Amino acid sequence: MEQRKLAFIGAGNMTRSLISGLIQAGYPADAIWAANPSREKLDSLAADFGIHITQDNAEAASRCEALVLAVKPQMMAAMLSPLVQSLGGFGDKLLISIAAGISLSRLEQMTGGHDKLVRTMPNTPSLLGLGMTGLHAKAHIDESDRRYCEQMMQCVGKTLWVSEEDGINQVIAAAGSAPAYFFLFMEAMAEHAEKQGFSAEQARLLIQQTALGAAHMVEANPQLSLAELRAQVTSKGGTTAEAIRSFQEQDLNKLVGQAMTAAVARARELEAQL
Ligand SMILES: NC(=O)C1=CN([C@@H]2O[C@H](COP(=O)(O)OP(=O)(O)OC[C@H]3O[C@@H](n4cnc5c(N)ncnc54)[C@H](O)[C@@H]3O)[C@@H](O)[C@H]2O)C=CC1
Ligand SMILES: O=C(O)[C@@H]1CCC=N1
Repeated sequence: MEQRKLAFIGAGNMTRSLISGLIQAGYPADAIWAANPSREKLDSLAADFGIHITQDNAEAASRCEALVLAVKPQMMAAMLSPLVQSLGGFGDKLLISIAAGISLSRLEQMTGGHDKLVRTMPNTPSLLGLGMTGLHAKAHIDESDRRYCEQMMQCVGKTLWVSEEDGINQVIAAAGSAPAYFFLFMEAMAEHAEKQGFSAEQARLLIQQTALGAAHMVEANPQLSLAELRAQVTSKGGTTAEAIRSFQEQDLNKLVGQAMTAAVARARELEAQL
């Protein structure tokens, strides 16, 4: 892929995930910068990946052609305002936001009218090259900028463009926030398995290997629906049927739907507030 000089502004969890995936995919460390106010996270990024680091956002930004805006949504305005001032505008730089809850029009305001912007929504499995990223850009963003963002995110997993900006909020519910849903489910299973006498280590092994196997089964069998895969495990009159009946009695689908709706509502609420 094209290897533009790429700066991450904000060096937290998501930046680490993305940089790790990029380096594993062969993106040159020398082309990557990370900026953060505190030193500790930067030092560990430099030690682990050999990238350039700085505590000065303007230094990283001025050296790079593409910037990933990777601070918490609530910090975005406070981060961008001094950066716009010190650079005197972003010129021809491509700005890639990974933030939940900040619309392109708000970003345009926060960047003093810069409109070379792409909104993305990755997730933390990017750390392992197993990420899922949604992307959205307005019509004026040209093909080479779209391709660059897509290829960058494909270095760390799979991608999906959404045509409407609100689609990013739906991606948050289905992918950005979703690793946490699976972790929560695994936590609940582990807790119960431990209560039944397994050690924490044994419970984790049972659950992690099963989750991994289930995800691989889905990937390896595109011809089968999720319901068909479930049916293959569910013998008539057997044990799985009883577990599934118990979940369905509690209306698991409704619970999941409510949780995903709550994630979208929060994203929209942030978009209205920030
Ligand atoms: N954690 C996740 O699973 C995902 C997070 N995101 C988005 O990624 C963004 C970052 O999230 P995380 O990495 O989880 O947060 P984080 O809190 O781990 O990292 C944010 C970093 O920004 C730094 N920072 C704060 N103010 C700054 C400033 N003025 N200039 C430069 N750096 C500054 C903080 O010191 C911190 O290291 C958020 O906008 C979030 O919505 C998107 C997808 C998934
Ligand atoms: O919880 C959040 O707001 C961020 C966005 C998606 C995952 N983490």
